Amino acid sequence: MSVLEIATPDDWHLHLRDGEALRYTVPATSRCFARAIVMPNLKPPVTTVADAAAYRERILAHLPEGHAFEPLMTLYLTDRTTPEEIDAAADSDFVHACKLYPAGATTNSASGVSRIENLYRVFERMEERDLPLLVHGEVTECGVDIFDREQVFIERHLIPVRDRFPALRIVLEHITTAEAVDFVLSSPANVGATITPQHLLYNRNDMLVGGIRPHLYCLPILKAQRHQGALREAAISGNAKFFLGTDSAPHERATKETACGCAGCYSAPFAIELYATIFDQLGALDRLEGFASQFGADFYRLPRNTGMIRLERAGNTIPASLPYAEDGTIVPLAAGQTLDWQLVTPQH
Ligand SMILES: NC(=O)N[C@@H](CC(=O)O)C(=O)O
Ligand SMILES: [Zn+2]
Ligand SMILES: [Zn+2]
Repeated sequence: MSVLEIATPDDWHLHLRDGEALRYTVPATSRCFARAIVMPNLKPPVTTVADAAAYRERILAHLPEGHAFEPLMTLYLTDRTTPEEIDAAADSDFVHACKLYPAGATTNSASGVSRIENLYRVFERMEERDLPLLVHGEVTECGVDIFDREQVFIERHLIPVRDRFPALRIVLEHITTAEAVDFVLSSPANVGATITPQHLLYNRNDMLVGGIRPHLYCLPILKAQRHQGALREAAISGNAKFFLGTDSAPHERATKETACGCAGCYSAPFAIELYATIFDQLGALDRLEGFASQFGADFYRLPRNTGMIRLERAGNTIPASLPYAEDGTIVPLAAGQTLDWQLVTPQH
C-alpha cells in the first residue's frame, strides 16, 4: 500500500502551552487533527470554566487561515475544586473533561491534588454530570521507584476510584505498562486509555543505553521492552478502549539539555506520520483509523469527523530541531529519524 486515507484524526491528550508558544504549537496540531483535548497544566493552571474560556480564545487566535480545529478544554483539579465548578463545566459546551495530576507527579503539577480521597465529592458530581476524569496515573511517594509509580497508582488509587464511582468515565492517560493495559482491559467500557508515540516507539534502553537521551525523557518514564510490547499490542488490537493521545509536550531545547532536564516529548509536527509508521511496521495499518479517528470520539460521545486525510509512503526525515518560542529551538521526537509516511492532504 502506498497511499493511506483515513478519517481526520483527533488528539485526545495535547499540551499547547500558552503565549508565544501557541504560534508554533497550534498550527503543528491543526495541520492534521480536527480536535484535541487540551491539557490545563499552565502556569498558573486552568482551574475554572472562565480560565478555560479565555485560554480557548488565545488558542483560536493562533489558528492559521483555512485550518478547522476545535480545542476541547479541560479543567485542572486541585484540592480546592468544588462540585459547583463541575456543574459549570458540564453546563458549558467547551469543557469536556477534568484532569487529575497528583501533586508533584509531572510538569506544572505543583497545584495538583495532595490527597485523592479529598476529591470524592467532586468525582461524585462528575459521575452525575457525566464529565470524564483524565488521570496522570503515578504516585509521588519518594519511596516508590520511578519505574513502579504507574502500577502502584493503579493499585492504590485508580481501582478504588473506579469501583466507588462505577459510572464515572475515566481515561488513564499516556499508559506505559502491561499492568495499565490489564487494568483497562479488565475494567468496564467507561474506562479507556491514551497511548503516545514515544511509548510505542521506544523503551528505556533507547533512552539510557550508550548515553542518556534527554529528548526521550517524559513522564511516565519509558519502561522495559515487555511493557512496550504490551502497549503495541493494545494499540493495534482494534479494542476501542485504546486511542490516540500524543502527549506532545514541548520544552525548549535548553530546558531539556541541562543537568536537570524537563519531562516531555514534542511530537505534534509529525504525530500522525509517527503513528502510521509504527502501525505499518506492526503490520496493522488497517487498525490506524479506529485508533486515531474513531474510538476517542466515541468515548467522549462526540461525533466522528467526516473529513479525510491522506498519507503517502515516502521517506520523511524529521529535522534535528525546529524554531520555538522567542529565539528558541526545540528538538522534536525522533529528530533525525526517517519515517515511512508523509501527510500529503491535510483535512479535506
Ligand atoms: N508527559 C510529560 O512528560 N510532560 C507533560 C506533563 C504530563 O503529561 O505528565 C508536560 O506538560 O510537559
Ligand atoms: Zn501526564
Ligand atoms: Zn501530558
